[in-house]
Amino acid sequence: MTTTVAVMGAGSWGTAFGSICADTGADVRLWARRPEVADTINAGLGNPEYLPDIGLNEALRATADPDEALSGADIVVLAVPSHALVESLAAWHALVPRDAVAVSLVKGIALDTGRWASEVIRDAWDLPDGRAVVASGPNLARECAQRFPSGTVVAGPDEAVCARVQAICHTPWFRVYTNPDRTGVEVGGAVKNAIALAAGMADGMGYGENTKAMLLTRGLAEMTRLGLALGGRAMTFAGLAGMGDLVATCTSSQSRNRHVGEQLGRGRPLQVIIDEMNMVAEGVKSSPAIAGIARDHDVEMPIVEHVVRVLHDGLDPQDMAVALMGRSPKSEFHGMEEARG
Ligand SMILES: NC(=O)C1=CN([C@@H]2O[C@H](COP(=O)(O)OP(=O)(O)OC[C@H]3O[C@@H](n4cnc5c(N)ncnc54)[C@H](O)[C@@H]3O)[C@@H](O)[C@H]2O)C=CC1
Ligand SMILES: O=C(CO)COP(=O)(O)O
Repeated sequence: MTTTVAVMGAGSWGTAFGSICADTGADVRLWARRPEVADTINAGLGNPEYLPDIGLNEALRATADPDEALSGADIVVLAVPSHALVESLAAWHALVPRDAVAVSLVKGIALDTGRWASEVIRDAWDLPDGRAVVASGPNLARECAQRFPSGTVVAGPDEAVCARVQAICHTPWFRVYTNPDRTGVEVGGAVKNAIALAAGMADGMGYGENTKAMLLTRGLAEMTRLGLALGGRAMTFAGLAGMGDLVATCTSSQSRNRHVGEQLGRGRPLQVIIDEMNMVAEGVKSSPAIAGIARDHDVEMPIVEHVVRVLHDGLDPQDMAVALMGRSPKSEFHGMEEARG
């Protein structure tokens, strides 16, 4: 039987993910906030604002009517930015079919709640825990839409539900792995954005590959410490949603977070950089929330803390580099064993 999938959000990743699901033969309805975006997709012209010059699966149907998108959906995919999650969930609650599975593509924390997207979705829609799933990995939207070989992780506590979600997005060019560690996968997706901001700053200041590699690896240590403290599994952070996404995001010219960091590293003001973009850089708003959760759990995250100070307290990225390099010498596994405990 054909699975009906509602993808709520027609930005770059929602559109690309919807097209991937259509590639598996699922019946996909993509909800776009603006009717003209839906009309353009339905006319076979793709989504030029977010994915210029990319042909989408022609079976993908778009609509600006949330009721039309959600009606009869077996699986509902959330692809709005984290700052719009809470209000969107409330607006759509009454339209969501009772047995639907929810899949979060959100790589951030639902703002004003300080909570991970999957928990917010589960509670807002009164779902059993197992029916709130996340999908996360090194998935730069444009490359996925181009059908370049890529992989992701579908994570949730109910293996059968994860397998159902895997079945609607696993294709010959998009490999989907399941993982029971939803917390770890969600921590990975959010923390890598903060680290990508730092990696971008290093690029903007003209530093080299050693600096990038150190930031990425010590960023992985911060991600792992936080993830372990919250009950995640160490192996998740060595996987696609951890190290994999760090590599893609910290090194790609397509990453919005790395881009914002690079511009900051060149000395440009944050608001000017954001005003030039038509897409979200999730790390800008979620880094302070991540730092707050880390403090609440006594987890040290010096890179994330300094990123927050550059973003929101006017710290100069050059001074961030000096401060991070000037920290006292440590063991490489500092804080890991405590976090596990
Ligand atoms: N673009 C990428 O390569 C990837 C993005 N993600 C994550 O997916 C999520 C969505 O990101 P993108 O699709 O990239 O975002 P985007 O910036 O490309 O598009 C956001 C979409 O949400 C809509 N939107 C914005 N504000 C809204 C509001 N207040 N209410 C309802 N809709 C609103 C926009 O109209 C647009 O359709 C983010 O959490 C991001 O971190 C995850 C993997 C890859
Ligand atoms: O999540 C992503 C790649 O996996 C996209 O990263 P950006 O949001 O920084 O563009």
